[in-house]
Amino acid sequence: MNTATIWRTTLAQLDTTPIDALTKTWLQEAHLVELAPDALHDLAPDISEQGLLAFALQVPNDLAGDIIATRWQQLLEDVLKDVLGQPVALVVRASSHAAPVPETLPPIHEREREREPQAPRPPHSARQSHSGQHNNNHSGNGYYDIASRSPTQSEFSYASPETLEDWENEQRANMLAHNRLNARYTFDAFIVGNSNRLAHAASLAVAEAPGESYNPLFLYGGVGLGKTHLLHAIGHQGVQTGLAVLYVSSEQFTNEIVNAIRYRTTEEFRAKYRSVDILLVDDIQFIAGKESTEEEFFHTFNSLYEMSKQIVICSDRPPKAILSLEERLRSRFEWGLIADIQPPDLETRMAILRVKADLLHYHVPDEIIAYIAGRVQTNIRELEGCLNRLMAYQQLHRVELTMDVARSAISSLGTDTREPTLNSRQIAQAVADYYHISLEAMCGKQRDKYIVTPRQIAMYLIRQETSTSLLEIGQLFGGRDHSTVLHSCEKIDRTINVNQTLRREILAIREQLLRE
Ligand SMILES: Nc1ncnc2c1ncn2[C@@H]1O[C@H](COP(=O)(O)OP(=O)(O)OP(=O)(O)O)[C@@H](O)[C@H]1O
Repeated sequence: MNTATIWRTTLAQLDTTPIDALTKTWLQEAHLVELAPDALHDLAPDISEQGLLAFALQVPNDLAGDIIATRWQQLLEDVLKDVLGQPVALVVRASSHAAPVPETLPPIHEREREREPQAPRPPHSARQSHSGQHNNNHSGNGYYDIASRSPTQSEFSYASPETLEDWENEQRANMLAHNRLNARYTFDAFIVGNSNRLAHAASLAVAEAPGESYNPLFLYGGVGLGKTHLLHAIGHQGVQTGLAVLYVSSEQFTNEIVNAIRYRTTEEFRAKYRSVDILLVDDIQFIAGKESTEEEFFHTFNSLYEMSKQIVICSDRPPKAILSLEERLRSRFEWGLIADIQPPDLETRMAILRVKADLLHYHVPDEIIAYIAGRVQTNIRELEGCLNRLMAYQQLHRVELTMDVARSAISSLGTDTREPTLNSRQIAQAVADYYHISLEAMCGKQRDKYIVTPRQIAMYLIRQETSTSLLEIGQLFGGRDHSTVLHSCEKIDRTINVNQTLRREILAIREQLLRE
């Protein structure tokens, strides 16, 4: 292995360790150079070189040198030791202090044989072509550059901070810049419907007053329903107001803590997570049962909470249903607000498709939008996928976008969407079953409240989930006229915004229908 490969492997290992972004940039720009044993002694007389492979790490500037040497040297030596399988001594040097270096030496394992009291000399021409003046590979400081030439200070293109304070400011700026937020997931691009109204309103409230309204905010819902989208939207708003925002999946959090424990960098890990203003954690259900991760998350949570920093958590299920989660975490997740996201109704699905098509500058007729929305009922990611496939199909076949084209595009591309299975009668039956009344009574003339409310709910759901006309719905329910049906639908629509029990009952019926 040559030093460039060693360093690349080391960087890959460091990928999930909690090193601040600026230091990572410095490390990416750094060059690893192998040292002759006597050179190590000259540079670091206090290091005993016996049995150690010695390296110098050339970093871009003095500040990088100071910070890497004081905070990360041990970690780098540990990782290098893992990579090479033997102990390593490392000297960190600013490249401005490093003498120019020769160009190639055989890889380490081959060189073990060759290593004589004097280090091997690179070809004369190579030495000259590099510096034009240094013709001795064993330069004053004893550096060998095995794989690549060393960059000069002027080749580092970014502006380096000059003081520790600058560095800290840059760290914060970098956290803002590297917070892993997807630019597309904003509040503006989020379509609100009954299924996600509460989650959206809570997210907006949190984004407007982080740490003040609901802390933590816990969002849960099925696959592809917009949890991550809302998390990022909160993050974007935080960034716009100059807050330090960090988005992390629980998998990344777990990897980071595992590495922090392994490389003894838990202090840095904690410092990173405890310096944010808004922490956004996706898919928290995956930390359940992972003891050290739960432990560390518990402490992170407590310290952010005590400092009134905002925590937003997403999961595919409510805290109570995350079975192996520690009780103390579960109870903390329940301190703030828990908001669910349900599968969107037909109207919301159509609105989402319309917005996505407009964003793509893709003109799709309403009937095709309705067709796709009728086929994909539970997952917005799939809904978007269908639109993309339709566009690709149409462009590939160079045909006009008609209903027939849409049908063949969606079926020929083998989507896992299903035929629209929900029909009015099925929905009416599901509502009657839920309220334990007979379908005949619900569709008849009876005016008792325990029949009237389910009847109105059934009308509302049929209107939401199918394209049945008001007239047809009226006929199904004992020949009522279209204004009665419209009035019933509007009444339910208004009530679910203020009556959580009714809202949950309707969501439960929808869920049941979509499962069938
Ligand atoms: N209400 C909405 N308006 C517009 N786009 C939406 C909405 N809900 C979801 N989406 C889009 O659907 C896709 C999937 O959403 P997202 O990744 O947020 O889902 P999720 O609930 O986090 O899913 P998972 O559980 O798989 O992580 C994204 O492209 C997102 O922009």
